[in-house]
Amino acid sequence: MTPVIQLQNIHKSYGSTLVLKGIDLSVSPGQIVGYIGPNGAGKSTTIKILIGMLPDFAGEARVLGMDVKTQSLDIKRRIGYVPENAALYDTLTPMEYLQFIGQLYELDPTHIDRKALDLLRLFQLSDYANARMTTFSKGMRQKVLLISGLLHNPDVIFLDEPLSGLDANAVVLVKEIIRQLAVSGKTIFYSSHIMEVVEKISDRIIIINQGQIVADGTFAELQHQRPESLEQLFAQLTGSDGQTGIAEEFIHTLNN
Ligand SMILES: Nc1ncnc2c1ncn2[C@@H]1O[C@H](COP(=O)(O)OP(=O)(O)OP(=O)(O)O)[C@@H](O)[C@H]1O
Repeated sequence: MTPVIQLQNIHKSYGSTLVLKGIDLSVSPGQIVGYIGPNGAGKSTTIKILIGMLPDFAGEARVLGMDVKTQSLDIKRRIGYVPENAALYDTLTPMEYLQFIGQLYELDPTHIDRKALDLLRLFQLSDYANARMTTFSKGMRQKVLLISGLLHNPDVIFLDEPLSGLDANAVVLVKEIIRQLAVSGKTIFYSSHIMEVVEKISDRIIIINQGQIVADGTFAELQHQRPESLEQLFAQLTGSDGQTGIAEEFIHTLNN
């Protein structure tokens, strides 16, 4: 089966700083891949390369069999992306924003309206469908962003911290949506810092540290290698053990 996502020996620098140091990975259709790592490890950079936002990298990147460097427009039609820090045009209403995004994907305006209203209702945002988003909470904005990334029914979905700001009910809903999207054959590649969620919904977990993959497998496989929680495994593999000591030092510094 042709991999949906394929990265070969990816190197990426910002100026003279090398951020990705030889990333290799291959993802099959219908997989939910949790891509995790400490702050600054290179998660968003990897995702941005995959969606064609950062063409200046070394190595080979393919999505749906297409070359990211030369076929990025064709790829963009078939992928969805929900960024970590998105610039929502918040003087628009959700309906106006979703109409705008839908039309970029050349969807029919009537179809967009119907779909947007239905999806907003499922996220309990019906009452706000025509309100300016300037006053929206972080979670409300995140819901609109999630809808905008999925509106054109993409085959591959990239999510950077998809649960950011969501309340407990919305987290459950989004987890379930991710699961059902994968069951219907979509591929999900997401990054998150919420280990419990990663543990529960990922078919495969990839841990990246300082621009290199340090673990790759199902949660059961990773646990088999080291029978700890994902949080402990993460701390060990990424060298962030000893947080208790750091917290003590932090409090000590505050008190002095
Ligand atoms: N546009 C940029 N210019 C210069 N350096 C950048 C740029 N974007 C990211 N970096 C640097 O590249 C490194 C990797 O950043 P990246 O955003 O990919 O990390 P991340 O794993 O997504 O982190 P986080 O968990 O904090 O979101 C960091 O050191 C960051 O400072």
